[in-house]
Amino acid sequence: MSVEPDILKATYLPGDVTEDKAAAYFYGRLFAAEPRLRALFPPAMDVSRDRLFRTLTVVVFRSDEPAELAGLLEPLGRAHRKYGVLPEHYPVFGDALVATLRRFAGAAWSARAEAAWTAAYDRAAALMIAAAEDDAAARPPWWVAEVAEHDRRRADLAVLTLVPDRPYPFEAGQHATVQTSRWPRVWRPYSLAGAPRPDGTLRLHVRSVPGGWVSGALVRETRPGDTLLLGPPAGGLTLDPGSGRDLLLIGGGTGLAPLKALAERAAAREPGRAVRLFAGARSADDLYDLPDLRRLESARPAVRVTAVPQDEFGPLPDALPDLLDAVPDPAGHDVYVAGPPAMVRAALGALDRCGVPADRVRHELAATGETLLPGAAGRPVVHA
Ligand SMILES: NC(=O)C1=CN([C@@H]2O[C@H](COP(=O)(O)OP(=O)(O)OC[C@H]3O[C@@H](n4cnc5c(N)ncnc54)[C@H](O)[C@@H]3O)[C@@H](O)[C@H]2O)C=CC1
Repeated sequence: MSVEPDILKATYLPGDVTEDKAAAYFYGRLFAAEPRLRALFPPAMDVSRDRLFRTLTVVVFRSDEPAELAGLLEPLGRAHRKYGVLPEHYPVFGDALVATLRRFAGAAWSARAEAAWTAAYDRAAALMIAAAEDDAAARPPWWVAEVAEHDRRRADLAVLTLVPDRPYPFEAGQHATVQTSRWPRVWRPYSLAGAPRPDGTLRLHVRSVPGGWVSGALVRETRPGDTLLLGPPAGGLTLDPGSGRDLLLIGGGTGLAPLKALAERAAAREPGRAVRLFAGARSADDLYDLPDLRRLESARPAVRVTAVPQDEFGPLPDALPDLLDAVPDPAGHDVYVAGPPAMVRAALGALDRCGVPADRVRHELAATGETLLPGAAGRPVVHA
């Protein structure tokens, strides 16, 4: 049986069935069929439940675009390695998934629908398994990293310096998923703050968010000598290798982390490329990394940093039109935006109004390919 996109769409969850309801049924089936799979998931299932069917929706509605589907599922397969997911687990997931769809489709279900879903799932699983196997030949599922320094810069914010147990190759602008021993099997993505260093150390900027498990543990309960687990580097907030355009970097709060990496990388590798960094914060006192940014600025003449505290300039997106007035040809730059989702959305609107074409702007509002994973929170609901 081939994959039949129309049948998949027609028999996907009906409008009155929430993703959460379907997910609750799915996990009930899954753990009843194979109780040992529960050990792959974190103690609280909220995030996984929330994400599973949202990602599946994308898979269904992209089922007639194989290249796009592979682009989504291959990273997902690679990322599953750190959860301990093995090829033999896939059929059990598939059975529970098809049973869930059958349960909610009601009269719309048929033998043909069953066959179409089975074919679609098998194709997706094959892509994920093959990607995971290729990845296993190249790198470990996770790295162990020792906390060398824990710099509590504000009551709710720390900069951690990590020493991984083996080389951790990454590109400036990427992020790593992080697990602390305090919350087994809960992974959260954090940007690698700063370009790769010759000594191999890594830095994370972490703000503890209210009720955030991992961020709270990283800020308040982590000490030098502790170890963390790091998943492989991921994410595409990286420099475009073919572009020599100047850079405009717009960061709010700890969204500075990936932008600092890009600024350092461009300044070191392409000193002719001008870098303009706008660093937004709630207040002047909250500009937790300003001394370091000033050091970078004085060492690298192409880099200019503008601090944009909200108590002086208002919210960063509101200040952007005036800030851009002082930038020659903003539309001719490669633009990167990172920060709280509301800030990023508002900044994208402001950039558009200032005539910066959308295809010149990169940001990480779209979820990464991690959203099907047990315990993973896809961006932007991250760092919690
Ligand atoms: N820690 C990391 O490695 C990374 C974090 N992020 C994201 O960056 C965010 C940073 O959070 P915080 O440091 O707590 O930032 P924050 O709450 O301190 O906000 C900093 C800036 O965002 C602006 N802002 C805040 N809320 C806004 C709104 N509703 N509308 C318009 N502008 C707004 C402020 O004017 C300020 O300039 C988090 O959402 C995190 O997920 C993104 C990439 C990497």
